[in-house]
Amino acid sequence: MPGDEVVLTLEDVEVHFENKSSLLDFGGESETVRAVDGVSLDIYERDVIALVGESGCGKTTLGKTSIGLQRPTGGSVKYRGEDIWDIRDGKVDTDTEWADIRQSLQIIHQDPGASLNPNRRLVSILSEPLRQVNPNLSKQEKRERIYALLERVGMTPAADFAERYPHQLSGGEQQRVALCRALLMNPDVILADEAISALDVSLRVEMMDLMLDLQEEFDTSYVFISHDLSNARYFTAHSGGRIGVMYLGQIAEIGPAEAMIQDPHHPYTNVLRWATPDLSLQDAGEVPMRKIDIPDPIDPPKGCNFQTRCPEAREACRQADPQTYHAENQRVRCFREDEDHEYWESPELTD
Ligand SMILES: Nc1ncnc2c1ncn2[C@@H]1O[C@H](COP(=O)(O)OP(=O)(O)OP(=O)(O)O)[C@@H](O)[C@H]1O
Repeated sequence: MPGDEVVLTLEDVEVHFENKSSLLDFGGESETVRAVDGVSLDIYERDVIALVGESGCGKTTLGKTSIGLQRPTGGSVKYRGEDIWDIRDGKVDTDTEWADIRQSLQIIHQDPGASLNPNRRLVSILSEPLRQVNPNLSKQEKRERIYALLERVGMTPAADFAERYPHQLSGGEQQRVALCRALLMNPDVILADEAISALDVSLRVEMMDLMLDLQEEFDTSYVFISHDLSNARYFTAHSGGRIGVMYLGQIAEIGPAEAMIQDPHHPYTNVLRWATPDLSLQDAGEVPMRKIDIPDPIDPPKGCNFQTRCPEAREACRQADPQTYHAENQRVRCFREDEDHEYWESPELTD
């Protein structure tokens, strides 16, 4: 269960990428990709946030921005109340060092093979974080801790695994090593970016269970990125976490797993639910959207960014961007949460 202390505070975060147009474009104008577009979010100690949404909706960019790997072009990201980028840029007088924040905010990727040094044995790969966090540990103490952790994640006999190179491991074992390496940093938050997507389906639940078991021992939070709502549901339901549904750079709806699955408020959450057969929830029928094509993040729709596809859209949705409303369990970016809104009097969009 999440604690009371907020570790990361995102306030109205924007990440807009300027892409230079091609050389053939003599105007030389640049295009702005609105990868993240006004996200506010608190991440608590021992929290779990699963970010879900279609490819390109901004999950990875938001995740990386949360842990200080991507500079926001607007808004702020704070670590325990202090602006990460002010500290990185040396703009503030504080005892908090960027190196310490960096250590507290870790990442594991979809492809652990690519992030583990192929020329080093596991004992050497895992000694590195220990050396950084506890420089006074003897070689023997480091080895003992590494063996204990390898055993803890089911890689036994640990003494044997410790001497292997990454290519001598299966994908699941590599991902467990990547998790161990992140945990040995004693992180406050681990960004797991599609960290289970490349594993066999049969190993995904095992890996999620392991991550959650170790969460308690290591007192860490997870930002878990997945394109699969049923994995996001499993991971958050077992940890008291929240699912955040992203659409074109914004969080359309966020809330506890079961509320999001059983009682989605945002029409786009309903679309994701419909598109996830594993939930065994969808009524047979048409996709609950007016159009299938995703708008271009270079030129997102005016007003609510989902209005071009939303089955509930009305004229009012073209006129203004909805604020985030507090529903009973969720936070929802949709006018339909406000029973007095002019939305209810405005004509339906049918095109
Ligand atoms: N460095 C970059 N420069 C320019 N555009 C970028 C950059 N990184 C991401 N984008 C664009 O920003 C948008 C969001 O990308 P992002 O990778 O965050 O989405 P995602 O939801 O994680 O997608 P996927 O599930 O495919 O990984 C996309 O349109 C992407 O093309």
